[in-house]
Amino acid sequence: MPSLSRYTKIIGHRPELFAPTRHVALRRQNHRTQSSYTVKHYLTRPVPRTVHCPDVRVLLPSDAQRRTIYALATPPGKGGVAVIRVSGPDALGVYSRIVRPWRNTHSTVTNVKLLEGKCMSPEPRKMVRCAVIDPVSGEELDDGLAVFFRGPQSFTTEDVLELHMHSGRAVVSSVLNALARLSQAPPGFSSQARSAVESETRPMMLRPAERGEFTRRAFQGGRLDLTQAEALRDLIDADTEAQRRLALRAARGSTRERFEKMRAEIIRAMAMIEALIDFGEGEDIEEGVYDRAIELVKQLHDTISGHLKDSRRGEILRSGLRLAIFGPPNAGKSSLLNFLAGREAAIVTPVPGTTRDVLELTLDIGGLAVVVADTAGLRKTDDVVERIGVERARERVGDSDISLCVLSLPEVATGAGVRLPDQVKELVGPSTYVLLNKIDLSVPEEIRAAKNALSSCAGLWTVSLSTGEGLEDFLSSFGLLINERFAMDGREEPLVTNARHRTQLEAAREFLDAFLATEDVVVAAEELRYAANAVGKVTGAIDVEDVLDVVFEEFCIGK
Ligand SMILES: Nc1nc2c(ncn2[C@@H]2O[C@H](COP(=O)(O)OP(=O)(O)OP(=O)(O)O)[C@@H](O)[C@H]2O)c(=O)[nH]1
Ligand SMILES: [Mg+2]
Repeated sequence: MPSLSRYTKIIGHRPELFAPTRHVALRRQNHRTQSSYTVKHYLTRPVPRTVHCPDVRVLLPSDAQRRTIYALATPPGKGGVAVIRVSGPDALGVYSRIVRPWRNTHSTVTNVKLLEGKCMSPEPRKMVRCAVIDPVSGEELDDGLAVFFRGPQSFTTEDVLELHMHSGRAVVSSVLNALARLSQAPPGFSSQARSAVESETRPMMLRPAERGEFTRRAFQGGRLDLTQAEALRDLIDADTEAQRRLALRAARGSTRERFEKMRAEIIRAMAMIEALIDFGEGEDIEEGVYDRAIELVKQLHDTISGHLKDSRRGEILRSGLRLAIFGPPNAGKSSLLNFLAGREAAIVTPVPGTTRDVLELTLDIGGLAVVVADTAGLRKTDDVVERIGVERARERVGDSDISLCVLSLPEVATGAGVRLPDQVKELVGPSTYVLLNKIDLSVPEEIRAAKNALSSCAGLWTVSLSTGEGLEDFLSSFGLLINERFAMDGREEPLVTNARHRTQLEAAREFLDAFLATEDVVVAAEELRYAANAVGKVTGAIDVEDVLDVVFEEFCIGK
């Protein structure tokens, strides 16, 4: 049984650390007299559902936060449709100032003064055909569609207006200029004026949106947690099926639920320890509470360790599997990269030592994003530049998730087996895949003997990058192998999909380690509080201001 002796000492020295513990002390005062109050009350208390970013919701927003924002939400350039998004308290005002009903007959009308005064009052979520006009001159800028979302039933949880226009540079810039003009006071406007007409023309609190600001507002409004915001960004960036599936599930909240469950469990263990501090075992509390908390924390520790050990599967699925192609010079490494890329991405010549630097391409192999690196041929050399290339090649093999060794069969075949150059041999291990190339220059006996000699490798293929022999088989079975190892078909989806999640989970595990190591019940409660905070930072449930900029700066403007 850990001692309670240091409790008063510690709290006396560092009261700021123990705000919740002081809260426990208050509870103690309140409940001391109720003998029936046991740890069950703590454990059966509903664990509060996570409120996202409570600080932001409690604080009054500053002017900069409150302003209505606008941006082009689709890629700039010529196209069918461009969507301009407006979000904030003035979105409805913008609607009434620049959206007018569209009339079939006004195709020849360039100045829609005709429509003046006939501003529309929008039915939320109903898309309407409209004309967009310049708020000062009344000139029609384009015709298209408009849809208004009344907050909080919108993506950002604020009032949102979407204008679907023709996507041309002039159209988009004229509408964006019109929006900019809404924030300027018209000539002769008096800030004292109170008449209906003047309030119609009052300047609005309108400004262009920053990167990811719409999503940031959705987060601040509680519509999304941070894992969902990150997943939306990943969905936009997804190039492969595996990336799309992973991002879509996270965007729907599956990652959030799993982290929240983990945090709720830590809080449950913390409640047991706090109850112990409050009452002391053997007084008002049933026996074995501390042991139960330890058991719970051990389980959590195992769960977190399991997620952290997951061979970086989530990060690999999200940002691509790192594959290094290595081998002796002239083996056909760059020819392989070009085959995988389907184009002449790397220089190929018969001169050994052609590739000097690491050349990287992201490719879709078997539905997985694979960052393929072609490297310099490994050999001893006096050439300074080539030596640096060889060093980089070695480092790249060490940094990669998987490596593929390309060998020229005629070069390595000995008749009875293979002989690998020392520089290559030291990088070939049981997890290395091997591609025996140039079989067009070898006899079948040589091929058979080489295959036998290398049969213990993770995967072995014999091909000719010149004639194409064996390449189809290599591509399909290599795709299958990496899918089996890294994709999520039929397996639990990986929880840790980026470095931010990993850092916080590692921190949480360290606090759980510290909990399991301490003899002091007060320190134990604190360690659990820190662990819960670390997990809470992943979803943004607590104290996230410091991470918001990092998360949202990777977004594009308009998202
Ligand atoms: N006959 C034959 N020649 C091949 C084959 N694959 C590649 N080559 C030739 O081998 C030479 C070297 O190919 P590369 O792809 O540049 O080899 P590498 O491993 O990148 O060489 P370094 O960059 O020097 O390390 C080129 O002339 C290729 O055309 C093959 O399957 N059969
Ligand atoms: Mg090369």
